[in-house]
Amino acid sequence: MNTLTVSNLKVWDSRTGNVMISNSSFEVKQGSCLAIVGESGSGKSLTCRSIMRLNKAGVRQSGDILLGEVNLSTLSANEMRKKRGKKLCMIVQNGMRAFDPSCAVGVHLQETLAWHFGWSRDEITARMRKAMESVLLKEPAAIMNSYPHQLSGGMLQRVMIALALVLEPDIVIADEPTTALDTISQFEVVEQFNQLRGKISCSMIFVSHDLGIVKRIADEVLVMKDGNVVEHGTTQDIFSAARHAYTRYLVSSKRALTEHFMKIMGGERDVYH
Ligand SMILES: Nc1ncnc2c1ncn2[C@@H]1O[C@H](COP(=O)(O)OP(=O)(O)OP(=O)(O)O)[C@@H](O)[C@H]1O
Repeated sequence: MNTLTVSNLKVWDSRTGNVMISNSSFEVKQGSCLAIVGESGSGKSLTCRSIMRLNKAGVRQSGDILLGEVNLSTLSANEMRKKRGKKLCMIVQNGMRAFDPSCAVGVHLQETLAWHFGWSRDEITARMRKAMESVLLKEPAAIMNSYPHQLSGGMLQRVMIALALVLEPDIVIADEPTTALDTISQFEVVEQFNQLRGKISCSMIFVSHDLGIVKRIADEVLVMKDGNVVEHGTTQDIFSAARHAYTRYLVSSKRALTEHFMKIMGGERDVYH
């Protein structure tokens, strides 16, 4: 069964007529993680924002986006707002952008959870504390009292993962969530994403340009180029028997970089390989 089914997604700029995604169709199976890969500008982020219906002004979309049996494309703005967070949750590259810089992180968490569930302040604090501890964030109370700029990128991503643990959405859409982090934080945050899936049995879309991370986290891979899906297969097939020349190019580039790294570092291996 599919958690998400995207059919004939088209995204264009209504001011210029420029089509950024021409006709994309794919599905995400229940409990499965689909990685979206492709070069810069291939349409990965637009795909994520279109599923969330959070495209910027002037950007239009058409096509069907089924979450279970609900067609998100036909919901009113208000109905869609209720789905965001509770049913589908997005985690972005820069944690600083996800939070309001003018208030403490806890205020944002309180507002979000009170709006979706109507829980009391104490209940939200208790649930968030438990979730934060489970993603190995020490001193949850101090974190909730901190402003976003006082926390590291890795900590902010963990706070988002902790929030997702409490929200228990059907699908988590993570758009390059580890790109702005150092290698050690990347490793730890990817681990937390893997555990999130296990704990709440959600499906996941994970956008990354790092094929090492994709190999560790994804069950299936969607390859995009110039706004088109050029290949979709299991992670194993994509890495060992890609059919499309562009996918083979991506995989061989990664292999060449790894070999180069090993040559210059005298046999040291990157943590992901
Ligand atoms: N708000 C917008 N208005 C007009 N064009 C846009 C807008 N957002 C994105 N685009 C264009 O759509 C194309 C796809 O952009 P998108 O951000 O989805 O790429 P991406 O694959 O996520 O790239 P990256 O890896 O660099 O984040 C690009 O050509 C981009 O310039």
